[in-house]
Amino acid sequence: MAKPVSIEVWNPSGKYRVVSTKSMPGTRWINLLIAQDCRVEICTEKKTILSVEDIVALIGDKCDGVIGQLTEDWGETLFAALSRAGGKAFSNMAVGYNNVDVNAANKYGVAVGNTPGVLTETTAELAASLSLAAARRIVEADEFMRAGLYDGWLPYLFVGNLLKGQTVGVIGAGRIGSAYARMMVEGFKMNLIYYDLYQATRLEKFVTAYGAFLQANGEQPVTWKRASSMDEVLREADVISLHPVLDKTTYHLINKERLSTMKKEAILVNCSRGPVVDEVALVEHLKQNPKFRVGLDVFEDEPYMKPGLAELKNAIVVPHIASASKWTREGMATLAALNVLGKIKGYPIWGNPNQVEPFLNENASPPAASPSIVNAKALGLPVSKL
Ligand SMILES: NC(=O)C1=CN([C@@H]2O[C@H](COP(=O)(O)OP(=O)(O)OC[C@H]3O[C@@H](n4cnc5c(N)ncnc54)[C@H](O)[C@@H]3O)[C@@H](O)[C@H]2O)C=CC1
Ligand SMILES: O=C(O)C(=O)CO
Repeated sequence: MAKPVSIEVWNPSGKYRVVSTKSMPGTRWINLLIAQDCRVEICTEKKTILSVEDIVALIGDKCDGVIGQLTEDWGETLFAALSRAGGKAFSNMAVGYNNVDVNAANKYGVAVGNTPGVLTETTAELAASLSLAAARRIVEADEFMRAGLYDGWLPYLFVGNLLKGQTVGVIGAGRIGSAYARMMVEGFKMNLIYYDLYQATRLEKFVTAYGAFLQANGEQPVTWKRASSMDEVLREADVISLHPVLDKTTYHLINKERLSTMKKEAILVNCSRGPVVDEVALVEHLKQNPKFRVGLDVFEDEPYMKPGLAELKNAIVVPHIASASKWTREGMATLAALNVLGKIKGYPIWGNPNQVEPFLNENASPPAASPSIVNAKALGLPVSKL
């Protein structure tokens, strides 16, 4: 028998029981659920990552839907427990759902939601911040200053890389990868090389138009290239940012061999998922190549770092905060709640998960739809015509 898990309850008399495994930013998501007759139970346990047993206890005997987190292991055990409790809806409060076994959800007929779009620019901004911080050695310089080591301007003090005119490489030019590419091209006049399974047509058009604008103003135009292999990006780019989904095709995409093909002074940024990079190989590469720099938001064994990484001056490490802006986190909570609510109410699925703005407008009721259900097709769920 699992020990009881502490909870906070909103609208105790609500007809539908919706559980959130964590407290989430904002109150709109709670109000939207209450307005549709939900009893909302929020787990208030102090520990950061809930175990499968904790979540089974939270689900209990009757549960209509759960909002969960990317740190949780949503597999056979949890979907079976949710199904036994009468639940048909789960949403990650995240766009990435590599922590969810979608086949297991399909087996139990549970809809799986995610939260695309609302974190695109926020995550791209953090990737751009890490790129700049690495290029200009901002963290090292900050530590130097605080240690009282600064005794006057010097020609060689913290010399880094100028981004203008260099090449930015993007691996995975989806929503976030494309937004990051635009920031680096437009903001710093970098040339673009990208690799994705699909052509990023809008991104290509943007860089072409911006290049023409620069040329018309007497400046060096920026250029773009769609690489035919990932290795081409690794060989040619000066700054490389990783933005693919994590699946078996992207696990350890960056390994010892590929690191060795990159420029000795390249910058590698990872705001996707930790296991996209072989972190042990990366630590070794950073040790051997002190001018190679990385900016990491995600780690292979979160919350841990591989031995040696924390001691390296050529690594900037932050704790998975790429989506951490207030607007984004409140939006993620809203989308996750509406995914669950939509399934409970029998609403159709929103037609375009890349355009979720109507769900985020605080001054209007959200559309009667689930914003993004990743297994809608597998479950044969109807799509909204709105
Ligand atoms: N660090 C953080 O806080 C955050 C991390 N993420 C991660 O970023 C990922 C991407 O998010 P979005 O851009 O919204 O998703 P998206 O689905 O729009 O983009 C992913 C892109 O990766 C490409 N891709 C898939 N397999 C590939 C492969 N083998 N090689 C090259 N490209 C491949 C896809 O074609 C797609 O264009 C999420 O799945 C999540 O894991 C997302 C938000 C915040
Ligand atoms: O949405 C995601 O995938 C995240 O990593 C949240 O930061």
